[in-house]
Amino acid sequence: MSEAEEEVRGDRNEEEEKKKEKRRRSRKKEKQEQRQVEEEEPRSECVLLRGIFKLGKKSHDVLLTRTRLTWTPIIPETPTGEVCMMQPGVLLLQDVFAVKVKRRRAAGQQSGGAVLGVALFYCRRRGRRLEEDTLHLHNASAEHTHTWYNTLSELLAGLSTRPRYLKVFINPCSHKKEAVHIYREHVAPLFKMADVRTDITVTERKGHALSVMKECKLDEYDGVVCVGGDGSVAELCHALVLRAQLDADSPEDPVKPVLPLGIIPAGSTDVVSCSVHGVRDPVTAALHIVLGHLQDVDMCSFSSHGQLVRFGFSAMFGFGAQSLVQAEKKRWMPSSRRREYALVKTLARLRPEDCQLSFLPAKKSTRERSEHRDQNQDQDSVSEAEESWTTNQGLYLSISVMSIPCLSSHAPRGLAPNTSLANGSAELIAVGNTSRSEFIKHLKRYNSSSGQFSFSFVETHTVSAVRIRPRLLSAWSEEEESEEEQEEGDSKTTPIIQSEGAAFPWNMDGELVEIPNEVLVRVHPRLITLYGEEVDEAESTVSCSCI
Ligand SMILES: Nc1ncnc2c1ncn2[C@@H]1O[C@H](COP(=O)(O)OP(=O)(O)OP(=O)(O)O)[C@@H](O)[C@H]1O
Repeated sequence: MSEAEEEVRGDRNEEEEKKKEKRRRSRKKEKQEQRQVEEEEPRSECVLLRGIFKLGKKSHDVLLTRTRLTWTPIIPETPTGEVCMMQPGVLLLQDVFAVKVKRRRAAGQQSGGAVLGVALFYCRRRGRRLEEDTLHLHNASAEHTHTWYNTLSELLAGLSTRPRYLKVFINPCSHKKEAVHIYREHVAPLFKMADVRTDITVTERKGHALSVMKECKLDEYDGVVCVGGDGSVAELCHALVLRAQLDADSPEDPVKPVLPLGIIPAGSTDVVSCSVHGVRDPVTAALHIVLGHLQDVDMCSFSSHGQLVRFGFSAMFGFGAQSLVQAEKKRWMPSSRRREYALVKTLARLRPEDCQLSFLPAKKSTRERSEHRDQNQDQDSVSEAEESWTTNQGLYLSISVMSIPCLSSHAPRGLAPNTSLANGSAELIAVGNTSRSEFIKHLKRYNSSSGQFSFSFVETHTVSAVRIRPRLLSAWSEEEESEEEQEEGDSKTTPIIQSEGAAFPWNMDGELVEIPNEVLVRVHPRLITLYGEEVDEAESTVSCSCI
């Protein structure tokens, strides 16, 4: 077997191991959650209310405990003595986001009306999607209905992670300029139903959300919501951490924000939303918010020579940044065409960057260590040993560092499938110099199932810090400038960091950032809390046909 083949096989094994580990962890989490529900059941099993309601046309015996509502059909005896089997039903209160009294009202009647019973609005899972549904419990007794309504309302109010008042930012310019419409159509009705109050800011410019977040009184809110694309999400995540730092008077170290962030996807790719919801769906996102599903998420700080550039989830250097430069020049194009144009153009001009790449391998987290302890003591003591920086110098086509899997409909398993939302580390993917055709093969595999890292020119590492020191800055910028002069002059590119001299482009969470010097990426475990949950794979709805 050749050295290259051995290397590929080694990479494959490592990748398989990481996948197995991820699946094992997710199974363990599911089991733990199941056990938790089962353990909680006996404590809360005592029946708070019992009554008769009609569900559909049939009478049911309905029981309410602290955690669930169960109903069993009441079957009248038949003259023949035949027993008719009917299924009982159960609804967990953790899935219910609103309860209302149902009344009969004439058209145009605003209040009053005869009581019909209670309606429970709950969330149903269809794959990764969350959908709204209603359970109608009919009983015409006003007293009976109000007793049930009051008890159910009290139980729902006791679910502590659910927000009551949210600060909402809407970027009206995101993607197809549909964010306001998406919010009004799909999100506001759910918030209203769940009695969640909102304070809305429709942003007027880049940086508007950041300046509001720096000034506003945050303690009255239970969470912040962003309606927009990845750029808006990145701005708000950055703003939340900066604000927490300011409040804690901690200029050096990042501080975990108290408020969670909810993301209503309204962009073209929405990788952060996809990574915590598994789908790009405003209803799923809104239901995660009203039900208070909280997920801690690792973040990175990106800095250059001790100067913070921003906090975020992903940074790409080389191909990922160069294609964003191309895409930003054609902002007027529909997003799928723009993405394909940028890919093709960047591939046509494919060139490696000469740089020094250093990384600090991630230590195993305490949790992982305790999981492994029984299995392999020796391996454990090795992983506890002090880790140190590894440095390589060479030509790279692309370098990416991602603290979340970056799922999207284009890459359902994610751009960084070997990391997870809260494992305390990031995935470094460094693609060395190779031919265009080999590089295209590597890219294509993101769209299919796997194997994108099974190439001798691709290396992946689980890291806690990365330093990228580009070389030959002047050569790159001169070449780029002459190319710029040939462009049609339709660029709307406005990098958020502008330097007087030449600089390298970076793609940081889908935003173009120019940095003249080295960049240091540091992972900050569980720095932010998002509304959502860990998902393995995103729904795939599109495929790229251009490569
Ligand atoms: N009113 C506004 N006008 C122009 N830019 C805005 C406005 N409000 C916010 N922004 C900025 O627009 C940038 C891009 O926003 P966003 O990511 O939501 O849209 P997008 O780029 O169209 O989406 P995607 O990144 O998914 O293609 C963000 O940096 C945000 O700060």
